[in-house]
Amino acid sequence: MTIAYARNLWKAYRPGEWVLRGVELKVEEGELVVIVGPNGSGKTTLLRILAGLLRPSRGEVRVCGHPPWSLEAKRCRGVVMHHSFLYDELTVAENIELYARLNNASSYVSASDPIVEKLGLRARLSQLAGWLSFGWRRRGDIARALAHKPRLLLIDEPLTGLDPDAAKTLTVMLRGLADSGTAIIAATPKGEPELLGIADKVYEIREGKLLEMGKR
Ligand SMILES: Nc1ncnc2c1ncn2[C@@H]1O[C@H](COP(=O)(O)OP(=O)(O)OP(=O)(O)O)[C@@H](O)[C@H]1O
Repeated sequence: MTIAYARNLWKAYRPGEWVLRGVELKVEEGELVVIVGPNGSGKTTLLRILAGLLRPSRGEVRVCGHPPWSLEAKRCRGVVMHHSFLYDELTVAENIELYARLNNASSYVSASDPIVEKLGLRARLSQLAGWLSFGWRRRGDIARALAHKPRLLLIDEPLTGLDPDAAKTLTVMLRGLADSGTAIIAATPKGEPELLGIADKVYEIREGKLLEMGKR
């Protein structure tokens, strides 16, 4: 089943200055897609459109069959961007629960959930988010994005700021999530081999278009 698609998607922030020029993308359930491109190539712009944070200039885009800015799409997707969405004054566990409730999830990621275990977060659940180091905050953000068990995870630069062990743990976890049915779109400027190694499909973003580089 198709979880996310974009058809002939165009985006300019200023008239005539096109960042995306006819992007075509289709992501199926359980598919892990990595988008590689240099700084400023439009990766975050594309993720922000799929995340419902930005409207496209032209073209068609759907998340779980709905426009990305709709409530249905919001509940269907988890988002991890450059900046953290955690509330500093809440603990990691409270942040997770809050986001799950905001998304009206009937069940959410609890302390005993394998996701918490896999992210190594169990010992940090009662810590205030504002006290976390960058790498731990990043893991907290990932747990928060997965709190309502979304069908689509959008993640910008997943490995940035993580130490090698945490990067390895995260790639294994992302592959496991995809294998259990979650569609994942990850963007990276670096094309880290460990991330490319777990991808079902790799795209390069070049001159505002997605070019398929390889399939598993
Ligand atoms: N809010 C904005 N207003 C105007 N221009 C913007 C805005 N956001 C991004 N841009 C421009 O759009 C282009 C693509 O930016 P984007 O952040 O999508 O690239 P990126 O591939 O994610 O880069 P990075 O790897 O540095 O995060 C850049 O030229 C950038 O300057």
